[in-house]
Amino acid sequence: MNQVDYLRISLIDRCNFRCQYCMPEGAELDYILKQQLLTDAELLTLIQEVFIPVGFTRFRLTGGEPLLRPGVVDLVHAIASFPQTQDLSMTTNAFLLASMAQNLYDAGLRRINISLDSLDPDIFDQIIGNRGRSRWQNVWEGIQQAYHVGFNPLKLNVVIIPGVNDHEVLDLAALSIDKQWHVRFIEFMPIGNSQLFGDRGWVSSEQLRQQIRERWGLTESQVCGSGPADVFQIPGAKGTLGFISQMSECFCDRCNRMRLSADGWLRPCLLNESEQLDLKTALRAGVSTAKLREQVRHLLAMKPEINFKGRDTGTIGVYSRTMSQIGG
Ligand SMILES: Nc1nc2c(ncn2[C@@H]2O[C@H](COP(=O)(O)OP(=O)(O)OP(=O)(O)O)[C@@H](O)[C@H]2O)c(=O)[nH]1
Ligand SMILES: C[S@@+](CC[C@H](N)C(=O)[O-])C[C@H]1O[C@@H](n2cnc3c(N)ncnc32)[C@H](O)[C@@H]1O
Ligand code: SF4
Ligand code: SF4
Repeated sequence: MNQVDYLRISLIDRCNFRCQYCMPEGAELDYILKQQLLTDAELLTLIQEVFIPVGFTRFRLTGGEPLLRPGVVDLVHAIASFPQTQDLSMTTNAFLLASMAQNLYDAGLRRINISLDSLDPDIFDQIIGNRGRSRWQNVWEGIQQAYHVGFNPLKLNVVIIPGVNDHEVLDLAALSIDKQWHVRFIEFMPIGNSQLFGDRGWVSSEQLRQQIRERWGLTESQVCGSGPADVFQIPGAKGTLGFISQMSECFCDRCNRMRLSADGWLRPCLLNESEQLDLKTALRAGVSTAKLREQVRHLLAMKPEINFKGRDTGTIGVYSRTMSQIGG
């Protein structure tokens, strides 16, 4: 059985972007009320007294947009300071990163994954739901600053949407050649905007690899990480290319993670909504952390049964929460 030691923590469900595939403009989302968010103290208590004792050592801060969380630098510092923390990372859209990168690094964050779906500012703005002013330049500066500060590995996440950014696959892959940037292609999943998914469909990692192979060749490779990416490299490139193939391949048998939502629900599987645990309500009701540890241990024991099993049908379900709400 896989060791489950990787917790993806959603710090906030809100976002300053409206990516078409995640939380499209106009989508009715029930945001978590401020009083329902786990406070910093509650989150740190859960990490220290529940998650670390049951074996979690790798933590990723995500959202929504984690840089919108007030006090995020202090939270990073606190989590990085736990002696048991072996890996602390963040997934961000980088819009606010340029001015925060150094502080985050100084607080103990060492690696960061940044979403970048296009190198064309107009297409980028179309994907992220431009509200009047272009955002691409801020994101690009955030990436450059993160690189300059020393985040390593620095990964760039791309979701390819047919007819929108699929003509940029080679340009995006080429970012890995001259710099130690690790570009990852994520297969579009029907969570967040099933209409767009229905209209556009998705491109398989193997199709992308074939394009890249024909242009430069492709060899297997490796990069430090806790996630499900299959890693390759353009021969001679400084960085790597990762493929996260949740639609075309099954990586559930090597699943090593659970997710904690910003309002304190522990979710054992991204694609199966059963057996979630409301840790915040329990904590606020005075349930002891010893009892919560017991409950989480029980969930860990059950996780192989909970892990998603619907791949063979080629479909996944309909979900009540989007990636931004779950901690994608
Ligand atoms: N189906 C599924 N997709 C996942 C899972 N974990 C990550 N993904 C997909 O991979 C995307 C990128 O994940 P990241 O936030 O960059 O984290 P990661 O790939 O775990 O990061 P590393 O530790 O750097 O390997 C997510 O947004 C999801 O689309 C998972 O457990 N199940
Ligand atoms: C939900 S976002 C949260 C962190 C941050 N806001 C960001 O965009 O990096 C995390 C990742 O989820 C991915 N994602 C969101 N919706 C998706 C979908 N429907 N299919 C595949 N990936 C998705 C995004 O591309 C992003 O890399
Ligand atoms: S993918 Fe990230 S940046 Fe885009 S809307 Fe979702 S949470 Fe926001
Ligand atoms: S779908 Fe569920 S079981 Fe599969 S990798 Fe993601 S979280 Fe793990």
